[in-house]
Amino acid sequence: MDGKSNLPIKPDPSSPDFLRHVQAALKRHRPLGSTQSNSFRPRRTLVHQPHDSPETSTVDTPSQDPNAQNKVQFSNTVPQGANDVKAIDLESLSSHMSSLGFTEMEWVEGNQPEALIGFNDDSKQPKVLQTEPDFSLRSDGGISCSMLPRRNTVTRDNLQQFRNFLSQPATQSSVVGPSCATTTSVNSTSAPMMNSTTHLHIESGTRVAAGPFGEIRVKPITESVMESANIDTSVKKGNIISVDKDAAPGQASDSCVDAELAFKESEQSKEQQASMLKETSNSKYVSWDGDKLTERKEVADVSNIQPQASVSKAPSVNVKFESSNIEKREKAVSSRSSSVNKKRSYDPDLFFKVNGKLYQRLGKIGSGGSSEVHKVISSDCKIYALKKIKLKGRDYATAYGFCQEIEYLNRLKGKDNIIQLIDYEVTDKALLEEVMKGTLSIKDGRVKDDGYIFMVLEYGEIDLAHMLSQKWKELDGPNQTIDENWLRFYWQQILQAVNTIHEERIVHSDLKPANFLLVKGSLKLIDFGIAKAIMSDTTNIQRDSQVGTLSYMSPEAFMCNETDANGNIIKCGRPSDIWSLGCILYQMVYGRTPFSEYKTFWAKFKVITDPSHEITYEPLSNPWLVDLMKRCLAWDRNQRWRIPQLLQHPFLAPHVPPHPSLSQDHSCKFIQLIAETCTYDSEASQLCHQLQRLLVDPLELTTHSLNSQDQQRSLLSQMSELCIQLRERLVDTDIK
Ligand SMILES: Nc1ncnc2c1ncn2[C@@H]1O[C@H](COP(=O)(O)OP(=O)(O)OP(=O)(O)O)[C@@H](O)[C@H]1O
Repeated sequence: MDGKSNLPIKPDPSSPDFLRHVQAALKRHRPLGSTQSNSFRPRRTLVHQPHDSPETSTVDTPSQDPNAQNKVQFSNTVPQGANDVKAIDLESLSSHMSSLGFTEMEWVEGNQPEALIGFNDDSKQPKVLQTEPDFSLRSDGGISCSMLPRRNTVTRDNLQQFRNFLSQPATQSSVVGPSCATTTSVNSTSAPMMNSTTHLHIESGTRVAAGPFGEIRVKPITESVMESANIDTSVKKGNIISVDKDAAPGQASDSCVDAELAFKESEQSKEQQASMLKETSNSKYVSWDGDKLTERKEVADVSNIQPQASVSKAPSVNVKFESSNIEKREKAVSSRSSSVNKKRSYDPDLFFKVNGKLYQRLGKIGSGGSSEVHKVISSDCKIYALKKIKLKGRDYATAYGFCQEIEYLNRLKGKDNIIQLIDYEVTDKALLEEVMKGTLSIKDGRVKDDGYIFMVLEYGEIDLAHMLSQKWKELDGPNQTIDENWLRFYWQQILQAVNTIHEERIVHSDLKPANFLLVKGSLKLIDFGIAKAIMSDTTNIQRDSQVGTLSYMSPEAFMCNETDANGNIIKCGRPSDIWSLGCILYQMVYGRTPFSEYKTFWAKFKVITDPSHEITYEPLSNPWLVDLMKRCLAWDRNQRWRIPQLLQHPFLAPHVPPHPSLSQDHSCKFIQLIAETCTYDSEASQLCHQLQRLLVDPLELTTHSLNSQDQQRSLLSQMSELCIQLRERLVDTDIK
């Protein structure tokens, strides 16, 4: 079958290069191995199910994956011809995507944000961070949106939303306006026997992608083109869409998992857990979700406690569902969606609204302990990450803490190595006001209303944790280590990012590889959710609550606010971040964190807080690397190096020996000693250097002899001036 004939309506017939662009784009974006096949293999293994759950989601499609039972899969069997259609997609799309910020790194999303299976750094236990299928931005095919005007069952509301969103008039060939890749979540309820005249029901939950040329593509229901295809895309109870396998030859069949619904269901179950926890936990408690330690005074942070719930609660799916269930589901979905739409001018399942601006959802990137993060596109076709933090039910102190992230990100605006905050909205205005004023008067009670924080952030392509695991996968043997230049390059960027916040007197407190994101080739720091500002009268901070990620937590972070042997309160300041950096470097070098062999919370706690415990460092070809790790991982926080020192460490900055004529002179030994201890401080080094020169060869600096007392006095005062400056400089750097 001629693939071109499968095209329903060419989105832009006026473009002569259109098909060529499309084909080239698909070649580029097509997954390896699928190029020669008419059968789309399962491209994405979404969710690892650690144990058989009655609610495991599977799609009963002709999968060729032997592990099919365990995974949510997208298997698209496309009959002959559909592959040709697949080749329709757009090269312009590719270049257009680049202009939207989609780079080759987008492919990484297959393992990262879209179906993010995180691994605890130590245990390598799969930790599913999110389950929402998405990212139609990979152009494997799609439905031309030009079909939409003819599909009179597309709801007017949705079309209107697209129009409003993109502020473009809809035309026969382009109902969504300008050429920008967008994806919309909608529920395809029943679209039996889809063909070129098929009516496509679009409601909340299904994905429709408005492609670069104005066409709408349904994703991931149809990763192949559904033109001329009979496809039974029915939403099943428990989030599945079935495939009409009986489709006539030459008709494409397809499948979809609506994991978003699964997520919502699991969210409900999380909320149930939360209410149970609220009843039982009115006092301070510590929770640990494998690697994340959270201490909260009052309300349990449910998402920290059961971060994997969303997956294990995903309902089991049998593709052959009873039609009554389907109908019930459809009714429920459509009535909910229409009632929501009545209240708002936009569908909250499809869009986020932040300060009056709509952002269309492209899919969930991940969820952290306290938030969920979505990939979104703005009406001017820019891609962002949108972080949504639910405040409802939290105590005010916790909500205040979350809100502070905005304050820090505002302070860090314009700093290259910090993720940039584009816009934000806190629905609880009183809370935001408190944060901005730096007061916390609403101390009691919990945030009652539907309180949310929305943050629109610069979008990061991949985090360091995933970069590292990829890097380790690339290595051949077990004894290989990551290339030193790679280490140097990223270690320096990590240091510079943390230096930026330390200079702003902010302690991050949750430094870990997952909190460094790669944006256009540079690492940027994210997640200031638990960061704390250092008060002006102290170099350290006291915490109301300890939160951190166990494998990277410093000894003092475990004991924050406790008193030490001398009765002093233990505080967490910048050295605590340095410890975390040491753990990150250790992981970059050895592929595991320093305490990875201690599996349980208590074993880790015991060993990290034990001052006599010695961390093991396997010998390395570059001994400076071991030295560097030791400088960060000194148990005594006062012994740990600060970032300016670390930036000058010989691993990054090879040592330049002092001038021989200076170092050999014994009269300079004292100054030499000082100089050696402050190589990190260029100003102090400069002063030492001048003093040494004066001592070694005073005449070098004067054209006169030193016979007159005046000249001697002048030289002495020059020396004492330098000594005073050096002394002050050393006091300053000591305070920092
Ligand atoms: N700007 C961004 N661009 C791309 N992905 C992001 C961005 N911000 C966050 N993410 C992704 O979302 C995940 C959760 O975000 P974040 O760490 O900010 O939330 P959190 O609730 O504070 O999580 P945690 O406390 O568990 O680290 C991150 O691990 C990251 O993968």
